[in-house]
Amino acid sequence: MLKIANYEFSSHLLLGTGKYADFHLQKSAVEASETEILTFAVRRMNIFEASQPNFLDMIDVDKYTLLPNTAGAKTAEEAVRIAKLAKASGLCDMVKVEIIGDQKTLLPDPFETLKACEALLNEGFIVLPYISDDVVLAKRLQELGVHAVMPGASPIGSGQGILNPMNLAFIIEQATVPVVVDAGIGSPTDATLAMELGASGVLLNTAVSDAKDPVKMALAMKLAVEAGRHGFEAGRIPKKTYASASSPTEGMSTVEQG
Ligand SMILES: CC(=O)[C@@H](O)[C@H](O)COP(=O)(O)O
Repeated sequence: MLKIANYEFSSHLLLGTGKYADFHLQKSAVEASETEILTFAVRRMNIFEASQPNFLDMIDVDKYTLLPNTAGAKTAEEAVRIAKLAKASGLCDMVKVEIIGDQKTLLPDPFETLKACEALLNEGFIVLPYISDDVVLAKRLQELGVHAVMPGASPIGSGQGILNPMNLAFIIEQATVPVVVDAGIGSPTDATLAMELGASGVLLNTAVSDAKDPVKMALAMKLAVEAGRHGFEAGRIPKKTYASASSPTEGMSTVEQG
């Protein structure tokens, strides 16, 4: 169970809604993933343009929690404005704060993110900030009262997977709110590793939307996230330097030769 503020989800996989070749393919991929949370860029979706094509028209929106994100914002002020717009349209009181600080790497701006989170919390939003894998920032945001933290595995759309598992492990270790690994996931292995590290969820987009077969990849990601979660809950064995036999020979009778 993934619990964020007063929301509860059976699936630990969150999907982005950008970059799909067409809406029909996207619908099938979303269904195969069995996700319950879809995030979308308020500025990129035509939610306020009834005449424009909109993916949300294709799906049964009641089956999903729609998580607006502030992609496109470069300042706290812009992010707050976008979040308020989304809330006013009656979509969701939860918001993924995404404020990009560098256009080449698409890495988030920690200062503007902190500022926006403070303002949005004061406005009563459920706040999920997208951040770099920065342990101290994750702590500061937690202290501020955010409802989840979303550290990146690697730059958005890079598919490089988890570049610094140690930082993610540190964030998870000291977390008092859910940690959702967001961005840079390239393969099911990456998603499994994030969950095995103890993440509460994984958010991804490109790995599915740009896969050769997005529907099959969506299914693979669902299974990968589930496998990682089970592995985490089961508790992996510690790594040892030396071998220890899987079939101990102690007490075994020896078979004489000849
Ligand atoms: C859709 C969304 O919110 C993205 O900003 C997110 O970070 C996904 O990143 P990937 O495309 O690398 O999975």
